[in-house]
Amino acid sequence: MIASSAGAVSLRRLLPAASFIGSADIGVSHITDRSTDCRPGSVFAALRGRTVDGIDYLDEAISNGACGVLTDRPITSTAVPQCVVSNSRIAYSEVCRALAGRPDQRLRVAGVTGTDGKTSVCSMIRKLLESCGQRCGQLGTVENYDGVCTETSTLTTDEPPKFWNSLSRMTSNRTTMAAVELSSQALDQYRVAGLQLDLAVVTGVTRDHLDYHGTPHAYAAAKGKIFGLVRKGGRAIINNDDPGSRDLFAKHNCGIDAITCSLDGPADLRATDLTSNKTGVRFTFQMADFAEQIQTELIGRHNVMNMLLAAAVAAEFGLAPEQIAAGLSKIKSPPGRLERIVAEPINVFVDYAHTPDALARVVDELKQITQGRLIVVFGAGGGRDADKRPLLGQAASNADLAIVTNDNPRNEHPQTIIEHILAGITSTTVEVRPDRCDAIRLALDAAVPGDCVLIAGKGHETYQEIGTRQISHNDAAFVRRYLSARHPATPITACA
Ligand SMILES: CC(=O)N[C@H]1[C@@H](OP(=O)(O)OP(=O)(O)OC[C@H]2O[C@@H](n3ccc(=O)[nH]c3=O)[C@H](O)[C@@H]2O)O[C@H](CO)[C@@H](O)[C@@H]1O[C@H](C)C(=O)N[C@@H](C)C(=O)N[C@H](CCC(=O)O)C(=O)O
Repeated sequence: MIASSAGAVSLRRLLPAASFIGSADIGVSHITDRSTDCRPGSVFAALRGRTVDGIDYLDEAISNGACGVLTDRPITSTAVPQCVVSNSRIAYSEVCRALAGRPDQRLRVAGVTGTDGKTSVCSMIRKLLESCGQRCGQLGTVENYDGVCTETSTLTTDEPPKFWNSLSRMTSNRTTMAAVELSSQALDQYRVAGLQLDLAVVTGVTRDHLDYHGTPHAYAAAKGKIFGLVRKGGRAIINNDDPGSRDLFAKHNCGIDAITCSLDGPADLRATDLTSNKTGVRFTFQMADFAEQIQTELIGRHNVMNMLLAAAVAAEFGLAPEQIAAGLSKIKSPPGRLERIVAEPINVFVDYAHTPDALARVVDELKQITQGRLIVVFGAGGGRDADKRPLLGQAASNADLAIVTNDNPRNEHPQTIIEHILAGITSTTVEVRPDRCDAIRLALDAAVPGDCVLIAGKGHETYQEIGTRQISHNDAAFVRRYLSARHPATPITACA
C-alpha cells in the first residue's frame, strides 16, 4: 500500500488515456492491490492474478473503505467510481510512482537484470561508489538499503508500493544514486513501470524461472523489457562474453547504445591476463587508455565480469578510472555469493548458485584452485521448473564428490526431487543426504587438507521451505556452528 505525503494524485491527469465510470476523476492519496489493506479513502487496484482475479475482492476492498477502483475492464456490479485503463499493473506502478513523488527523477538509477549475478553487481556498484564517499541506495534479493537503514528483503524486486517508497526514502536521505535488481517476474508484471533508468545492466541470460515464464523465449522477452525503461540519453551495459546477453540486447535494445564488458575479446571495459589462485584472482583492468593490475580476494571469472559491469556503472556515475581500480581491489563478496567461510586447511564456500549454468561455472572455477578434491553439496527447489534438476546434477558432475540434499522441497516429495537430480549426474561419486545439515556435516567430515567444499543453492537465505513450514537454516551459520562444536582439536577455523 502507498499513501501520499504530497496530497492526492488526480488519476485523470496522471492517466490521460484512462476512461472513468461513476465520476469524472478519482483523487488518490492511498492505493493498494490488496483488498485486506484497503482503508477509508483507498483506491483499490484490481489486478488480474495468476491464481485469482483482484476484481473478485472488490467487495471486500469496499467494505474496508475503498472508494474507487483502478481496473482494466469496466465492472458492472459496483457503484464505486472506476478508472478503466488498458493495463492496470502499469497504471498501478505509475500511480505509486506519482504518490512517492517520482523519486527516480532525483536519482541516477542503474537497473540490473540477468539470470545470475544481480546481487553481486548491485553490491559492487554500491561499494565502488561508497569507496569514493558517495551514497548509493541498493534494492535487491538480500537487502534493501535506503542510504541510511538496511532491511532484509522479501522479494528481489518489490511490488510497486514498497519499491517506490524505498526510492523515495533514498531521496529523503540525500542519496543521489541507486542500484536496483530487476527480476524477470517483476519486469513481466510491470512492477516498476514508469521507472526511468540511467543504465540497464545485463549480467547474463541463461535458464531460470521456466515454471513462471513457460519458455526460454518468454523469459528473455521479460528480461528484455529492461531496455524500455532506459531514459533518453541512458545506456545499456552488457556482458559481451555471454551470447544470451548479446542476443537480448540485439533483439530488445529500443535504440539505446551499449557499453560492453569482456574478459575474452574487444570491449569498452576489459579484464585481461587473468590468473586464478587460492586467494583470489589477479587481472589487468582496462578502460579506454587506462590499465591497472587488480588483485581481488573474490574467486572466479564470473566475479571479474561482475566487477567490470559494476565498474562501467561507476564510470558512468562519475568515478575516475583510478578511483574505480582502487575500489575494485577492496571489494569483498556479499553474503552467500561465493562467500569463503573457511580458508585453511580446507576451503569452504557458500554460494547461491541454483541454476545449472551458475553451478557449472562455480564448480569449474573451484576445481581450478583446488589441489585436493572438490565436494559439492546441493539440491533443487520443489514446485519450480523440474526440468532444470537433471541439469543441476550434470553441472555438479565435474566435482569429485556430489552430496545431493534438500534445497526448498516445498510441497513436493524430497525424494522425487533428488531422483530427478540423480538422473543428470554423469561422472562423480554421489551420496544422498536429504537433511541439509547431515549433508553439510558429511562434506566437512569427508574433507581433508587441500580439499574444497562448496555448499550451493541457498546462499544468504535463512530458512528452508519444507512442506508448508519454514525451517530456520543458514548454510554459513551452520558451517560455523558445526566447526566450532566439532572435536576441539580439529585444526579448522571459520573465517570471521
Ligand atoms: C508468481 C508471482 O510472481 N506472483 C505475483 C502475482 O501474484 P498472482 O498473480 O498469483 O496474484 P493473485 O494471488 O492471483 O492475486 C491477484 C490479485 O488479487 C489480490 N487479492 C488476492 C487475494 C485477496 O484476498 N485479496 C486481494 O486483493 C492480490 O493482491 C493481487 O493483486 O502478482 C501479485 C501482485 O502483484 C504478486 O504479489 C505475486 O508475487 C508474489 C509475491 C511472489 O512471490 N512472487 C515471486 C515468485 C517473485 O516475484 N519472485 C522474484 C524472484 C526473483 C529471483 O528468484 O531472482 C522476485 O522479484 O522476488
